[in-house]
Amino acid sequence: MTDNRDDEGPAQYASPPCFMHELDPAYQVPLSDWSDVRRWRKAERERLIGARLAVSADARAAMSVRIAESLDALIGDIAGRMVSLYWPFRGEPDLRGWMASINARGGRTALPVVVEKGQPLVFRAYVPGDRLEKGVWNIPIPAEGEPVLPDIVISPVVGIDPGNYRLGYGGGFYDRTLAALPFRPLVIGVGYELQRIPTIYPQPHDIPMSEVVTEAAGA
Ligand SMILES: Nc1nc2c(c(=O)[nH]1)N(C=O)[C@@H](CNc1ccc(C(=O)N[C@@H](CCC(=O)O)C(=O)O)cc1)CN2
Ligand SMILES: Nc1ncnc2c1ncn2[C@@H]1O[C@H](COP(=O)(O)OP(=O)(O)OP(=O)(O)O)[C@@H](O)[C@H]1O
Repeated sequence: MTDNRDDEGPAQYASPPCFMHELDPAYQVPLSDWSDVRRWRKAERERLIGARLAVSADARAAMSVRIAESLDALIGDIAGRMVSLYWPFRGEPDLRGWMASINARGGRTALPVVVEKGQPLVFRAYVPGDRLEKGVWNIPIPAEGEPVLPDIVISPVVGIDPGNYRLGYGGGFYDRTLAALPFRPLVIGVGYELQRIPTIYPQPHDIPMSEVVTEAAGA
């Protein structure tokens, strides 16, 4: 360009620099490219799983009890409901005691099974004490439970944002599963307050959860 006088006076930019982070420290530059988002999600997963595992097992157990109480307050009468839970790993809230109490109150429970990477999960009926076997990534799965469709899905989060968007382990399983179910169940994300983040940079495939429950009061 002929009128571009780089050698005269202060440089001119096409747009001013953004100082939003000085007004709001939580503000992050939007990531628009999926490969940037994927890289960011990978690093954020590692950070959040590390932060969760840094909390003592006793503190996590106490938070799990609070989460179970809030789930009961949110759901109400559980009799006749089919609830999918999960076998906890990497410091996820341990809701196995609550799973037993659902069955004691006339509800039914199931666990997710990875049939194949890149495919939706299936849910198999499971009652505490039923036989388990090792599934993909060595996650325990029911050895012989019948396939079921849950009307309540309890989904453990790695990260959670204010739009109820969930960051998981990166397999895309819950999003694929919810997209494939014949009806939309009540989806409740569970995690700890430390897993709240300003955004997960939601993408078209990300499906927000109906509710989020943590150890904080007032679910
Ligand atoms: N307790 C529990 N069980 C669950 C889930 C969960 O979030 N929690 N799932 C919820 O979906 C499914 C399993 N999802 C998983 C997805 C990825 C990895 C995993 O280890 N992935 C690799 C890298 C993945 C990739 O990028 O391809 C890794 O981290 O090394 C593990 C479990 C079903 N069972
Ligand atoms: N409904 C879908 N159909 C096809 N691909 C999908 C669908 N949902 C997610 N994916 C793909 O799955 C991959 C992982 O997605 P994402 O980063 O959202 O995983 P995640 O929610 O953290 O993992 P998970 O649910 O297993 O805990 C992405 O490549 C995404 O495109």
